Amino acid sequence: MNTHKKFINVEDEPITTRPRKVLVLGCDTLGYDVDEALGNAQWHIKYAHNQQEASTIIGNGDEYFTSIYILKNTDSQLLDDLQELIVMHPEVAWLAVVDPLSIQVERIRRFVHQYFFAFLTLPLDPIKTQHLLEAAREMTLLSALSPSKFRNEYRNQDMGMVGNSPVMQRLYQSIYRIAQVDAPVLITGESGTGKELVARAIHEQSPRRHGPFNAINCGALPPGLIQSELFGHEKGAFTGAGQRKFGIIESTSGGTLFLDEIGDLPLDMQVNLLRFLENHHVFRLGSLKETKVDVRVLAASHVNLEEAIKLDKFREDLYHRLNVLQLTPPPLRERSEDIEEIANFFFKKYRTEKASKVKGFSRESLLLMRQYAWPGNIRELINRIRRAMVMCDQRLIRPEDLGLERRQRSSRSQVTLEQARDLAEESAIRASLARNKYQVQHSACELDVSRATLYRLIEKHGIDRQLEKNAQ
Ligand SMILES: Nc1ncnc2c1ncn2[C@@H]1O[C@H](COP(=O)(O)OP(=O)(O)OP(=O)(O)O)[C@@H](O)[C@H]1O
Repeated sequence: MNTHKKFINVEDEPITTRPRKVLVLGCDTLGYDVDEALGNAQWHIKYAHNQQEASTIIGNGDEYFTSIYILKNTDSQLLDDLQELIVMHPEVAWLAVVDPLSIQVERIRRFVHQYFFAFLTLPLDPIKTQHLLEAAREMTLLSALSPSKFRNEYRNQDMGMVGNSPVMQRLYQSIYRIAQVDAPVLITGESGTGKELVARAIHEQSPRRHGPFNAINCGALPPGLIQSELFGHEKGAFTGAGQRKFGIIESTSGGTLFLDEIGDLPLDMQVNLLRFLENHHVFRLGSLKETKVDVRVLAASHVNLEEAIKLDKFREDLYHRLNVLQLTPPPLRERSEDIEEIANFFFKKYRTEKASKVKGFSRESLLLMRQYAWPGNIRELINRIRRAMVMCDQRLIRPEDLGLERRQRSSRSQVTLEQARDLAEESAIRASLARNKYQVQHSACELDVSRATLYRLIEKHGIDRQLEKNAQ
């Protein structure tokens, strides 16, 4: 989702001349009331038939910053869906249109109070409707004046993640918004991209942060024990069940449960999990009564669950239930601008493990790290750095310490001009040093730079004169 699109460029046009657009969502049959109420006013009305359609229209950046929701049905699933839509689009001001009876219902009253800018009752009073719409529009225009404040809310430190590239900024923003609602989330993406970290960040940013966060790898559970691990058992439920045991779902009460590798959950357990997601009750094995548990479920999979559905390995109904909201941390190769920051972060983290004379990465290492495809993503990066810190016997970590051969440079068809200059510079210095028996003064003369500059460049490229001289 590109949030930048949604901010109005206020320098282009004065606020008052912005088009008046309103998005109407909810009960179709009452749409005509809105039409009538806004009949002669200069509002461009668009209708969305469901939450998804509304989200697409808003996401398109078409400036539907003012929306009306016609609240007729008290179905709780509908309110949950609407809550998500509202939370995911804080740039939109929502007006509720309610019939006088519904507004007497406690749940509806609380909901309207919490999530709407204002409410109107049916039948609509045209003057009041236009007045409130205008006020809502002005509020959204005011918040559009300070987009940077809005964007700065999402910081990597808050998320416990490293990386500030635009894709990560968008991920942080989605995490923050998703954290505010209680629906299940499906976290997909390649292995080692940080799916578990994303789950933790959702928990930490959510109102559940003071409750427990429990993670379980569905693929690592012995099949015979899964039922009891997830749902618990009563004393004597099976041979060896010496006493009552709470399952992980119950132990996570008030918090967030992260089900990693959900695709590995056996089909019979998928049925039980679906039941839990629908009614929030658990049945301990051997128990006759259900227990209500308040847990938010986040699930992750690195296998394609849609493919697993086709192969009858994953239930489609469970997939749709889990996939209310989806997040996909990007693979490392799609955010190579973050690599230096991540590498330095982990270098500092592991340097404290033992005193080391290694001071950092050579320029060439950093260059090759940016060019490498990282099939194992951040996990692979961490492992290579840890290995390099053990193997390195120089001040700076070289490509060979990381196991990144120089030939990878040629496997990439694209090299930036800056990278090409860097490589040419390094190669000229190495050649000159070799010609001059590693005498810096002579090489500096030959290359027409000062000795101080050459020392700086030697350091920058991680050239170890002593080692290279001995190798000659
Ligand atoms: N943005 C990030 N910043 C810092 N560390 C990260 C980031 N993303 C991932 N990591 C680290 O990378 C390692 C792998 O992350 P994680 O286990 O969350 O990946 P995953 O996608 O769940 O992998 P898998 O699919 O194999 O379970 C962890 O050590 C994690 O701390």
